Amino acid sequence: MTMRLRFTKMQGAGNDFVVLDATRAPLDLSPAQYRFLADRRFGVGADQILIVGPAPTPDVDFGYRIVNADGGEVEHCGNGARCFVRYVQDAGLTTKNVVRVAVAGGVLELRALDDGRVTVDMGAPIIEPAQVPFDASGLRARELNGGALWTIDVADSANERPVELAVVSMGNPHAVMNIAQFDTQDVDAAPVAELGPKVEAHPRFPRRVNAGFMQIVSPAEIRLRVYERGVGETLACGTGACAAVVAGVRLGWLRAGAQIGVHTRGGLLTIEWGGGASDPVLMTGPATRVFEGEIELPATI
Ligand SMILES: N[C@@H](CCC[C@H](N)C(=O)O)C(=O)O
Repeated sequence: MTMRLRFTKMQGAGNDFVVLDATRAPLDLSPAQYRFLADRRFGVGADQILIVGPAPTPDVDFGYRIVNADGGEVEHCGNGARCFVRYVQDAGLTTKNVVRVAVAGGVLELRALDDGRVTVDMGAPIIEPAQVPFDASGLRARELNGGALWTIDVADSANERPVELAVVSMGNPHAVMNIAQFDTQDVDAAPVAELGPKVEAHPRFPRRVNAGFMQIVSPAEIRLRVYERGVGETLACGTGACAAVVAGVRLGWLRAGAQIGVHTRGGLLTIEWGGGASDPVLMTGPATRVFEGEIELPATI
């Protein structure tokens, strides 16, 4: 037995999404059905599935849920947030240019710009390790310009190797590594495939983690690759870009208040953070509809 499902395929800086409309009728698919949709051979193909729904409370315009390609529901998605606002505009679900939306990780305010890009107010970052969550018990941080770097042991083929990282939550958990520690100045040469899955599943991160590899180019420019929790390496990660800028500013590598250019393999994101504990992180980037379609989805998997 199959069910027919309409969808819209979107991408933001190459991070791609299947967007589903649940504003008129509830849609509750199983993790296996989400995995099927995300599958690049048997389904549509996507890093995440976005499920757009009605406003859960009067102070927002919509709610939307985010499911990773592995079928697990998560709190936040920066590139997805930008695609969400383009989707509700293109589908005629709103005429507003500033939209408030509830996600599992909080409330976001999104502004659609005239040039086609979208700015998202991602709210203030969380840097308290236990709230990321990161288990820092028995570890001592290396303090740098007021920021903290933690060293964890990551299992290599035969040995354990120390990896130094900053921990940040943008509503979802991130570990940010400066690639200079891997004896390279080029993010293309960073050990993302080898270390990404090990950091993602490291026992010190009880909810697993998105693992970011950052190359500092200048105080206002970085290059970034992210091995995403529940997906693998993606062409861009919006919350990962925000977390990298927060970590870079706190550690004195990047300039507070500047428009930081974050070059990902899928395009450019611009991130701004004032550096204060309650300052919101602002992210600006592209959001594009790729195509619309209908898929026969197995009804019971
Ligand atoms: N691609 C996203 C992040 C999606 C969720 C992430 N994989 C997680 O598990 O937290 C982004 O653009 O932020």
